[in-house]
Amino acid sequence: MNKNIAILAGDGIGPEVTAEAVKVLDAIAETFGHQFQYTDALIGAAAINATGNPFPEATEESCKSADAILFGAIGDPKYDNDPNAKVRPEQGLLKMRKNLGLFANVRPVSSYDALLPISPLKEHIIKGTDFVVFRELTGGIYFGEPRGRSEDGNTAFDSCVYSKTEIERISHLAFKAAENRRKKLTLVDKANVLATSRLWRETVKDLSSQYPEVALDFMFVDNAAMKIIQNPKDFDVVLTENMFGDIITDEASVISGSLGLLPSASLGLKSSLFEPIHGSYPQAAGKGIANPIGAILSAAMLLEYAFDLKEECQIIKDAVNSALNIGYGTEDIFPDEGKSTSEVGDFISQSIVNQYKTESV
Ligand SMILES: NC(=O)c1ccc[n+]([C@@H]2O[C@H](COP(=O)([O-])OP(=O)(O)OC[C@H]3O[C@@H](n4cnc5c(N)ncnc54)[C@H](O)[C@@H]3O)[C@@H](O)[C@H]2O)c1
Ligand SMILES: CC(C)[C@H](C(=O)O)[C@@H](O)C(=O)O
Ligand SMILES: [Mg+2]
Repeated sequence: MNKNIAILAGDGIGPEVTAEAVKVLDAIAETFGHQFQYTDALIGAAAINATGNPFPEATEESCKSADAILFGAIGDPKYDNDPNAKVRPEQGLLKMRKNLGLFANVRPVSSYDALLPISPLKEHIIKGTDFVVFRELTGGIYFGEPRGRSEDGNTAFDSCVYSKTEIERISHLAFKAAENRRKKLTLVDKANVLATSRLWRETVKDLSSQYPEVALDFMFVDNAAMKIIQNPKDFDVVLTENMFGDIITDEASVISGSLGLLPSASLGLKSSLFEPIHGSYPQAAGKGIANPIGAILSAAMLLEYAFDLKEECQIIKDAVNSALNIGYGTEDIFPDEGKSTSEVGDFISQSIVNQYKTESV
């Protein structure tokens, strides 16, 4: 298979973790005889520094002409600490999602047996957790108009807006995923307060008749935030709007063991992008301590979702599991014997190549 992948490494630890994901893609290419060509493009603070624009046109073109996009992270304390900055790295991320039509962000959450002891949650509660969050990514309060400040500056406002069409297109994906899993879909909303949430409930309920095998239930987001860590095995597919999905998945990463472990796929009709759910973790930038597994598993999702390479995807997941099972990982998950970001990437990619060599002897 011959494919072009746009690499948007971004800021902070973005370039470090993305480099390890590319190593793993190269190991897969070598093992299976695929050709992956990479095109680097700027985004976030790195793009502002070089061009003044957090999502330059050249980057958008690279994304549109690629077969898939691998994204690291954006964000810089310079902007986090300056609330009045007119141009911000996050604008690049949001513009990219909007302009590429990436409306569905798929965030799988699972526990790892090797990491059960490091979680602050009890082993018997989290062991066997396996659910997936479908987070709407191009609507809601992140994009709604009007937004801004009153003339005197003393009032600020954001708008949460959703249309039926926006709700329907991600809901279909979530229902289909549930059909292929344990056939349970939980819509997480705040329908006791928000008009948008009531539209979500009404729309999802109407659609459910098209998916008779899927059991649909509804949960308010405050309750869900509690239930997800109290009884995570109760969840199969979670469907939710943009901001709730952002928040509950960072929370859910505690079940896996670190925010650095969680991957995601951002899907649209024409493009698909793969990104760890964490940010640029600026405190760790350049130190070689960032966990690259979220980025590596995002590359695995890229192979499955963008190129339909299911076996290759599984091989990466197995290699990650094997590394964790022998205690090989960064200091966020193995504090006493943490390996560096690149050691973990080397180990996982080498184990893929070596396994093939052994099998072909
Ligand atoms: N998709 C993105 O690009 C994205 C996502 C979230 C935050 N951000 C941006 O990142 C910057 C920092 O934000 P933040 O500190 O709230 O979130 P963050 O995700 O960068 O880090 C939060 C905490 O999670 C842990 N963590 C995150 N990634 C890790 C990794 N790979 N390995 C080990 N531990 C990891 C660390 O304990 C860290 O302190 C901000 O500018 C924010 O806007 C970007
Ligand atoms: C940086 C921020 C805009 C972004 C979001 O809220 O979507 C991030 O938290 C994420 O999860 O990708
Ligand atoms: Mg987030």
